[in-house]
Amino acid sequence: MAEDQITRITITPVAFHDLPLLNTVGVHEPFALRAIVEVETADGLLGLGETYGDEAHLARLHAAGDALIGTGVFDVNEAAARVTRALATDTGTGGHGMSGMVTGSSTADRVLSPFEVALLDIQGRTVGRPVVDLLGGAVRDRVAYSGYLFYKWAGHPGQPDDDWGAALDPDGIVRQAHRLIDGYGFGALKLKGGVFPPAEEIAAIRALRAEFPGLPLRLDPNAAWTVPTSVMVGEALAGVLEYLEDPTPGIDGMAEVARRVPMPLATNMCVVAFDDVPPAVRAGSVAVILSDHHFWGGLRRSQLLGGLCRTFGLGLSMHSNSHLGISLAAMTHLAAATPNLDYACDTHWPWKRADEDVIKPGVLAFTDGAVAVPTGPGLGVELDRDALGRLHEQYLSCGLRSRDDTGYMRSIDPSYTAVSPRW
Ligand SMILES: O=C([O-])[C@@H](O)[C@@H](O)[C@H](O)[C@@H](O)C(=O)[O-]
Ligand SMILES: [Mg+2]
Repeated sequence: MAEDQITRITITPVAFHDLPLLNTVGVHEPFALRAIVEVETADGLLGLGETYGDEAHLARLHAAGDALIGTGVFDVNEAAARVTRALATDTGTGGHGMSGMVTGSSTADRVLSPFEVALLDIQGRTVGRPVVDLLGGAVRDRVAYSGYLFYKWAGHPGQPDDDWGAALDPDGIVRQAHRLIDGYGFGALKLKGGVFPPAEEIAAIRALRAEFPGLPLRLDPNAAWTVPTSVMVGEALAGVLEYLEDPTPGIDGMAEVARRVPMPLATNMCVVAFDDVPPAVRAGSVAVILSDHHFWGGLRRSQLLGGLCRTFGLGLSMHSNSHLGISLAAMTHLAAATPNLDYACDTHWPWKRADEDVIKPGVLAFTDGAVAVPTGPGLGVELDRDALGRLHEQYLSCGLRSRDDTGYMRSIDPSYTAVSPRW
């Protein structure tokens, strides 16, 4: 067996504490799930990847992982072909890990992603260069992230309040923004909307504008509004938002809103796979696509998306879900190597506990809202095996096996229904 062939793949589901963050399909459960992928080679190198931890996704990761044994770590095309073959009879339903938000993404790309990241990690370790160099080199040495604001309850029902407290009105959101900016130095803010009637969310954005003049602001209701409601909100926030993200469902609905509101529309919902790009471009649905290497097939395929955005004159931003440090490292390398990344990237990072991660501390840190690109070989982060073990034990004991924001909300309010559009 050649030295750079894959000899072993280990997939470890983990759970880390999450807060009761509200969105249009419900509320985050007490734990977020992730899967940590370790790829080992014949010559003893180890590469890391991180992805969703839902049960159906885990089963697909195992099927793909079995098929990847024997692949050379520089042969990502072969790895992609094997993953596609391993999933050929998969119906693709369930297990996307985003709780009803992103359903049309490619199953093969979602499954390939953590393996591709792990292969790039090993490639970098082999040649002694950071992943950003394999992606074409750094066009920036620090990657700016935005402060991701969420309406939230004071604590999970039946548990003591958390130290963030409630954020259920404009004052609460402004308080939360201060804490995020004081702690991380973020220079842009995004509010997760679709939780309260639009007038309340307009008021929250206006309160943020009054408190932080000049700071770029975004609002993302995850397609909670009809076309007329989206147009009303767009007009009300003219000159206030940097972009409005996924106000309404679908390529056609977004196109209609885009024609009638003054600000750019962005999406991580109606363009989530390469097949979505041509119809969205033809319809003029969006001005900005939020890439996400977790469902676009890894770092190189995300760069391909960046190229398409440049070709079609679209802006490029970056989407996130609840994640740990391997993902943050991968996002940072990708963003650093993407010249036309026009906006601060999303991250859920502040919402996890500082002491819960699977990587050794010290490499990833926020200064002035940005993360310095790791300079060590590969992703530049090291697995903390004890921490991985602890978060795996937590996965085993927490009882959650799939993300279900709606189910959790219903367990608290049985009358709750997730409908899109809601207003
Ligand atoms: O974490 C959340 O509740 C978000 O709503 C997430 O699930 C979305 O995928 C995401 O952040 C978005 O921008 O749509
Ligand atoms: Mg979004």
